[in-house]
Amino acid sequence: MVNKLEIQSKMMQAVETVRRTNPMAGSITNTVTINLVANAQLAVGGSAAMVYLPDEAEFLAKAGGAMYINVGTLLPIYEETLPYVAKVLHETGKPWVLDPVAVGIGSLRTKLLQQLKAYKPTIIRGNASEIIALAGLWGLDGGTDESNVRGVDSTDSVSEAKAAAIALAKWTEGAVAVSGETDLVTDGSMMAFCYGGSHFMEKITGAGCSLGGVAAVYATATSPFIAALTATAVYNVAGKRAELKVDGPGSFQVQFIDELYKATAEDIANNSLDVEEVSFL
Ligand SMILES: Nc1ncnc2c1ncn2[C@@H]1O[C@H](COP(=O)(O)OP(=O)(O)OP(=O)(O)O)[C@@H](O)[C@H]1O
Ligand SMILES: Cc1ncsc1CCO
Ligand SMILES: [Mg+2]
Repeated sequence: MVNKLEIQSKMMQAVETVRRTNPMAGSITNTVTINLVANAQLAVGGSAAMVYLPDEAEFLAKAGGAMYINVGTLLPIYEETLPYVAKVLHETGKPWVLDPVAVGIGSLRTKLLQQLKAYKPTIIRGNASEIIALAGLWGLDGGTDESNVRGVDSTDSVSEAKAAAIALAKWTEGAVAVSGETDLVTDGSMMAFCYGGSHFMEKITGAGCSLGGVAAVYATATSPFIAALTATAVYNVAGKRAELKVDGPGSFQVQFIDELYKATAEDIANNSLDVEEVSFL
């Protein structure tokens, strides 16, 4: 049985714990949106640190409460860093978030994402095309080998990624968040649909990347499902509010950070949300 009130109460607790404790979630993330990721993490009450090197990543994995790994702009050193730190995270039971940006392009990206399967990311956050393609790469239900990934933007709808999201969540025993106009978050047994946001979020780069970074901040304080849901909800609240105050994507990004900062635990938990049980056919 889904208990929405209990879910909302856990979301509020997560928001408040993060604001009170300023937890650190280190990141290995792409060079395009690295600044937005850090600023979004700070705006919700977390602490950010970005690294590239294996020993520094290991340090952050151990020192922080969670970690964010985004494969957007791969560098040669990542061939060493990513599997190394993912193993540390897995073995120490630290939550970590994977954003499989542009999965399917290039041989290093494919090899690394294949290796990461064994280290079971606590939260997988991607757009619909990336979630479908990652399930395909990992040989799970709902995935496809004929990937529609053509770059970093989605060409599939969120509802088309439902089966892939459930299969990935069951594999990791964590949560999967699929972003789009309506967001979907699942832990394999519950499925949440989260509404709000703004069309401007498709016109700035890094709304998804920074959402992953914020999910890592919340993962320091709560379960993978609640962390993914809380991050998704604060993005929907802040996006909706920022859109009302601006008339273009540049000012939207600035206003969006302000609205992330201003959203209260109640605002976030009361954002439009439907939760249902995953039905087993
Ligand atoms: N059309 C839309 N309407 C409302 N919200 C949206 C829309 N498109 C995306 N969003 C919101 O933007 C955020 C990021 O989702 P998106 O699917 O754009 O990620 P992404 O494609 O991985 O982005 P990036 O790779 O640029 O970081 C989510 O919070 C999502 O709810
Ligand atoms: C535009 C872009 N290119 C590689 S990563 C990235 C950020 C959005 O995913
Ligand atoms: Mg993305």
